[in-house]
Amino acid sequence: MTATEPAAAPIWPAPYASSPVDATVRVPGSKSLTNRYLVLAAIADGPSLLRHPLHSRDSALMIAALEALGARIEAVDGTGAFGPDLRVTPLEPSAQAGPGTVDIDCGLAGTVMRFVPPVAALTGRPTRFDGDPHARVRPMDTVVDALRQLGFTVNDDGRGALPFIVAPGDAAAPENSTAPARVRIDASKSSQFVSALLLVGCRLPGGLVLEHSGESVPSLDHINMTVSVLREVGVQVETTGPTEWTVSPGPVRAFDVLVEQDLSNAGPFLAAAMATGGTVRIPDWPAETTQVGDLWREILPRMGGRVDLADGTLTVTGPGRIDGIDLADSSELAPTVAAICALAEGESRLSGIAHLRGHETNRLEALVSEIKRLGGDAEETADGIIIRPLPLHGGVVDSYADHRMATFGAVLGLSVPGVEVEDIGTTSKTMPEFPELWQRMVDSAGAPDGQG
Ligand SMILES: O=C(O)C1=C[C@@H](OP(=O)(O)O)[C@@H](O)[C@H](O)C1
Ligand SMILES: C=C(OP(=O)(O)O)C(=O)O
Repeated sequence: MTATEPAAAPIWPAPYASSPVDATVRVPGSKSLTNRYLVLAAIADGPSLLRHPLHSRDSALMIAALEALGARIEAVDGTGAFGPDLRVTPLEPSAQAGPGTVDIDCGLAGTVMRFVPPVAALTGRPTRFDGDPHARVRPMDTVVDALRQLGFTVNDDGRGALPFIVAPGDAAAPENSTAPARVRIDASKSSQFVSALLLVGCRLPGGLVLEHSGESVPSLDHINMTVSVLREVGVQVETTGPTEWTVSPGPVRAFDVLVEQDLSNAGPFLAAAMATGGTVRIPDWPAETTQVGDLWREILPRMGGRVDLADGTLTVTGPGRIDGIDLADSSELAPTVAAICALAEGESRLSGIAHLRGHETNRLEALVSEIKRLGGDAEETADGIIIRPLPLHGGVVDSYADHRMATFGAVLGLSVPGVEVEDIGTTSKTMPEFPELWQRMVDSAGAPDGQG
């Protein structure tokens, strides 16, 4: 399989909902779970199977990267609605790795650019990493620093950013060492720095003690997801301090797993219920999950929505009038929350998300600009944004190559006539089916069975 470039898309007229939406929507598999399972399968002790994985640009880039390092990943028939299952044969140990430098395209995928360099380091083959223009400005210095602390060589241009080459170093493989490697990092710009090292920790000869020092780590839910997934595949990992994790050396057990749907990507559809005063049902909502998107069940009632989880289906019904919210650390949900806030009748404050400046784009700046472009009132703060009520009008929302800015525009377009989105194709990063699913949801308003 090869990673695909996102298709250039013309300006997309966001569908306007002339009546409240009433739809049942299923969304594709979780990006965060799919790409963690792919990495772990690639370093496991035998072939693994991912059922209902995500098929999108980010997962295609992850597959291509792991294949370049020697894993074999095949599509096999499955029962998922969004593409085949994946069988992963792990990559070869370093002794059998081929010659030459491996080239890896990270696209704009944080999980690829942060999770794969430590895997490449383990293979012992020089590996060159690069990505999209927007990827070259995303924070990577902590990955570079950590690999150097582990004794690997990283050749970069001194900015601690893409592009760079990871290569074996003098002290890279103390084969007989039983002491854990100790690494101290500053993960205040992304939780992915922590996850990246925890994912490979058990394959280091003596395991790993990882300590974060610096301001608080963002997106803690994603670190908890990493810990939970590691335990699922037999890796012993403990939280040994407020910001310290210890991973014992040992194998990653080959596994067979059903990937949950992406609850963050369910967000724009739930937001559609809020924006139109309609109803959206998401079947197969997990009873227990480590996905941050489960927070929709807390966030939406605080904004006036009615949320009900019964028989595995999450149902959200929007209010006539949306309340503003004061919300700390909404992580990757923030752009969708911001869209709902821009339609609210009260002021909202989103805080604890300074690190969104290093996401696919500077999301704080982008959200403020795009809300203002549509006539709204928003202001950037040191660690978030304030959004004040003001009627919106139509206009072209810039997506900044950011899938969540594109879906932000789509949510506003449901209740604001004349909204268009530049490059809706950027949603292929995590949900290539977005435009089709969205149109179907809007068209199903008033349909007898509400099947979006
Ligand atoms: O590990 C992961 O799968 C992710 C971690 C988070 O990154 P940050 O900690 O950089 O926010 C999140 O925003 C991103 O979408 C996915
Ligand atoms: C921040 C995000 O992605 P990435 O995995 O590229 O960091 C996101 O999907 O909101």
